[in-house]
Amino acid sequence: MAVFTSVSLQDLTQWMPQFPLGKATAIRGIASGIENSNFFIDTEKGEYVLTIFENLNFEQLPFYLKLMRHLADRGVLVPAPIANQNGELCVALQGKPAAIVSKLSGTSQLAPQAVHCAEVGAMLARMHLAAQDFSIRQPNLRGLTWWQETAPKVLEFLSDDNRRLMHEEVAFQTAFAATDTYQALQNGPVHADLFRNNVMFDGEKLTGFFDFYFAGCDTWLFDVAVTINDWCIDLETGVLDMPRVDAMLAAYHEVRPFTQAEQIAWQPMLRAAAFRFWLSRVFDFYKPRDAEMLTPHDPTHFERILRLRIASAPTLFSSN
Ligand SMILES: Nc1ncnc2c1ncn2[C@@H]1O[C@H](COP(=O)(O)OP(=O)(O)O)[C@@H](O)[C@H]1O
Ligand SMILES: N[C@@H](CCOP(=O)(O)O)C(=O)O
Repeated sequence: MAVFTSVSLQDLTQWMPQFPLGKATAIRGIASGIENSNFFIDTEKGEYVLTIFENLNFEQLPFYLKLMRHLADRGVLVPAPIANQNGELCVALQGKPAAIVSKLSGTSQLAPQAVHCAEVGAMLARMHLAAQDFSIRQPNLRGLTWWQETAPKVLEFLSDDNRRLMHEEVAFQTAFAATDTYQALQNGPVHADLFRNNVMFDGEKLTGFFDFYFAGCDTWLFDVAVTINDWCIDLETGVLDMPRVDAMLAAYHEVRPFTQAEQIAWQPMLRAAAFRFWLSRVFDFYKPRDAEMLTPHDPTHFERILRLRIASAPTLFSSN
């Protein structure tokens, strides 16, 4: 169940006239989300997705919604938020912030092959380039500062071994962030949570990235590492599947060539991307927030991936 706030067709009918979508004719709750209340709505102009935000507020939402609008306007495949007659992308419904976005066709590809990874890699590079001139800056709220603040809050729940791992990784990432190599990495708005369940496919054709509510400004390479660590692994073991890794990286590189600094930073970024989700999963597991994380994700999955990436990482690209 993931409809925390209910909306009837009558509620919707009264709310819709401010949008250029004609009459609403049907509304169906979407069961699979964990953070917001999502609905498919039928309108005279077609099918859309209505989201009622359960945690984000009116001050926080413009970054995400305007970023999606900015990307959609530049041909990146993402849901396009629909403005009301006052040009607002976010309007109160049932006393909470709400938005209507275009509906992506297809379904999530949960068993991706190299062909899917190549599609994701190319679109990710297009997204990074298209977001370069987005004017609102918001840091990745699940970045280094959050790690430094959050790790001490969960240490008490960990085994001695994992406590040491968490301490050492925060120290390693803090030191790495101060290096010239890190400072040379290209930075801008990133998705930061581009897992398999946040991308739609029609067969082998990518139809869009969605769920931008962890987006923020960070290094592009961190975004690539987050994506590789989910799309290009054996889910049981966390081991990288090299044909999928190569397909994603080559497709990305063709659109936006990787730099020498990114080559050097690749292993630290794969570690950072694993650590970010290990920490958030540990935090959500032991300190669940209200109305969220109904089924907490397994933290050991990313602990395993972090240990693997510390032990070894492939090169990012060969220079020939
Ligand atoms: N723009 C969209 N187009 C098509 N389906 C969508 C769209 N946005 C969300 N969905 C569907 O709703 C589900 C839940 O959305 P998600 O953003 O993951 O919710 P939450 O933020 O609550 O976790 C997705 O798995 C997807 O099936
Ligand atoms: N991808 C994260 C959790 C974020 O949840 P989402 O369903 O909104 O993407 C994880 O796997 O820990």
